Parts: sequence; structure tokens; C-alpha cells
Amino acid sequence: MHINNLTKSKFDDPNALLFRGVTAKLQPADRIALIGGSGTGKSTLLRILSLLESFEEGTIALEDRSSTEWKPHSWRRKVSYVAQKPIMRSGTVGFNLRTVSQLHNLPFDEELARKYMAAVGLGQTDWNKQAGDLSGGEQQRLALVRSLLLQPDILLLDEITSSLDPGSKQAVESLLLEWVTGQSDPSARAYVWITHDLEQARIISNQIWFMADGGLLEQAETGAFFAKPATEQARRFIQGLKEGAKSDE
Ligand SMILES: Nc1ncnc2c1ncn2[C@@H]1O[C@H](COP(=O)(O)OP(=O)(O)OP(=O)(O)O)[C@@H](O)[C@H]1O
Repeated sequence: MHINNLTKSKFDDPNALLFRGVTAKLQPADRIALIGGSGTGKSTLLRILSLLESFEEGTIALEDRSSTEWKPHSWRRKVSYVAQKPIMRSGTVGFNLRTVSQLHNLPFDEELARKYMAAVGLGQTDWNKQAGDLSGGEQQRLALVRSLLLQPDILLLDEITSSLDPGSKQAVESLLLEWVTGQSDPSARAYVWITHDLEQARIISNQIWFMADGGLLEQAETGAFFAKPATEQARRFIQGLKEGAKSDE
């Protein structure tokens, strides 16, 4: 995916910009952690990249075709956004699992669904249970499995482990690392993952995109970013999160 010079206005003030000049490339096998302060526009950027949100200027292209040439439905079959607050369709767990294949006219792969459910710790969940009765953390994992069943090329993950206990969080991290790197054709998939957890960012990414000051201020290899961020803003951001983590202990 090629992101070129994206500009987005603030929702409450069309004359002010949320971010501008966002330019980046997402290549097969990329594992990006998207980090930055609250309200810098990380979720909005991911929603734009899945064509769920409009933007003022710039272009996004997938497979060398501009987003304007794609039907949003076809684009979202390849680029799947997993929201922080999962939206369950009213009905059972099984209905929610089958729903994406129905929407996209794909055969439902029950074996794969069971494999993913087990991998995220939902192997014992009753498929006849109402999805709305699952806990927040269970819904978050069910929403992820639903997206994985689409077999997209790109996953856009919005703080998807925020309601999870440490064990479930680790299970999700392992599954997604395996998803992106462990397949027979390792060149096809990539993800961008928003997280406020620096330890998680180190584990799940090979590159960092850092949003601050109304744009994508840094794009760097993960190790290099944490060892020596290029900007004072990133240095302060990392320091702030570390201090926050310490005071939580
Ligand atoms: N649909 C919307 N309507 C109105 N304001 C919105 C909408 N979506 C986002 N905003 C505002 O736009 C700004 C950017 O929001 P966004 O959720 O993209 O930030 P973020 O970097 O993901 O923040 P966080 O880390 O807190 O999740 C915020 O001020 C937010 O309140």
C-alpha cells in the first residue's frame, strides 16, 4: 500500500488539520507499530486506510491502483480494520464468525475458524451463545478472528489487546506474528498495529510509525527507534510512557 501526502481536517474544526503530509509505504511482511500521543489521529489514519473515513488531500493506492478506483467492499476484503471497541452483529458467536464470509461471498472455513478461536483462547466458547453476552475481551478476540477469516493481505489493528488479560494478550500477539511471518508465502501479509504499550510494540513490530505534531514524525526500524529516536518528541514520548508504566507498578 502506498500512502501519499494524506491530509485530514479536525472533526470539530474543518479549518484546522488533524494531520498533514502523511506519506508511507506498507510492504509485504511489514509489522508496523503505530504509536503516538492520545488524539494525534492514529485511529483516524487506520480508518482512512480501510476507507471507513474520508480525507481532504493525498492518495492511497493498493496494488498500484488508487483507492478511488476500488469498490470499498473489495478494498476491505484485502485491508481489514479491527476496531478497539468491537462491534458484534446481533446473533450468536457462530453467526458472527460466518458473517464475513457471507458478506464477501466466500466459503466459510469452519476448521480455520476453530483453529483461530483456539489460538486466541476461545476454543471452549459455545458458538450458540449470543455474541453480545461475551465479555469485552472475548468480543475483542472474536472480532479479530472474524477479520482473520477474511484472509486479508493487510490487517489494521486498533489497540486490539486493550481489554485482555496478560495470557490472552500474549496468545493474540503470537497468533498475529505467526499470521504475518509463518505462512508458506511469507511475502503476502502485513499489519499496522496501534499500541500504547511499548513492550508490546517491541515484540510485535519490526518498524515504528510515530505520530506527533500533526503528522507521521518518524518511521524507523524498531530497535533503532527505541535505542535512539531521531526526534526530541519521540524521546519525550518514550520517557513519558516508561514513567507511566513505573508508576502503575
Ligand atoms: N468520528 C469522530 N467525530 C468527532 N471527532 C472525532 C471522531 N473521530 C476522532 N475524533 C477526534 O479526532 C481526534 C483524533 O482521534 P483519533 O481517535 O484518531 O486519535 P488517536 O491518536 O487514535 O487517539 P487515542 O490514542 O486516544 O486512541 C481526537 O481529538 C478525537 O476526539
